[in-house]
Amino acid sequence: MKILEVKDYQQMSNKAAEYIIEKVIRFPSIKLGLATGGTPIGTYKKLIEDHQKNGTSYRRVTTFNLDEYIGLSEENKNSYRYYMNENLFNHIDIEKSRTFIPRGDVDDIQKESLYYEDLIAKHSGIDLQVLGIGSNGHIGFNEPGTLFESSTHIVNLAPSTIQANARFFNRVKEVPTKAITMGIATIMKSKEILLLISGEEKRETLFRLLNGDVNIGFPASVLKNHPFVTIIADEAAVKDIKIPR
Ligand SMILES: N[C@@H]1[C@@H](O)[C@H](O)[C@@H](COP(=O)(O)O)O[C@@H]1O
Repeated sequence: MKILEVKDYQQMSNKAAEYIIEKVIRFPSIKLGLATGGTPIGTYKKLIEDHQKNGTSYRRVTTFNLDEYIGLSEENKNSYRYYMNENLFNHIDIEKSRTFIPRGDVDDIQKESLYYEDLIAKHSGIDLQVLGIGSNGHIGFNEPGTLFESSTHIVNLAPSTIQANARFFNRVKEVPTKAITMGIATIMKSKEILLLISGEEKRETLFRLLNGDVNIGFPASVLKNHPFVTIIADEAAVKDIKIPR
């Protein structure tokens, strides 16, 4: 894992956006894996700014999002589809028909899981997967204990994840308790991974990632087995952590 240390959230967002833009320019038909949550919002903002200023085009780009809440329709303001449209897709020239997010509002979620996994495979996989990380080390919605062999599947969200995500909802009771997520094996099949970590509250998470061993109790630890992972972390997250070189 390569670690790039930057000053703050803004610098992390700039660096991540530069990283993605450079790939999109070099490979206009790139398949990007995208994440939601608070962390990548600044990165998406920078992508939009660059698109408006420099005209970087996403016309041929395909995207796959990591996850979606079960029970929320695409029109629901808390769905990850709504988030992606609002924070990125509506402001760049991407073809909406090439932006894929698992559906959380279909009757047969099991079927949707198989369909989504198959869809990614049919597109010959993800070239660059952007990731955030939950405080308990979850990636996508793969909570501690998830098997490393898992493909797209349905999960029960950990109480700490529900609490952490409650800030996006009116009340904690409104946060769905289940989600559909790419599995750990799905994520690991991406050719390259860009992990973004910002803020003091993620410091212990980053410490565990860098210094702990690889085990299913801390899902992100699996990334140590991937040959091309770049972490962009800000000072608040990195502070006082000895980075193993
Ligand atoms: N499913 C998402 C993850 O994809 C995200 O990386 C993580 C961290 O979120 P944040 O960036 O808001 O800290 O939690 C959410 O639950």
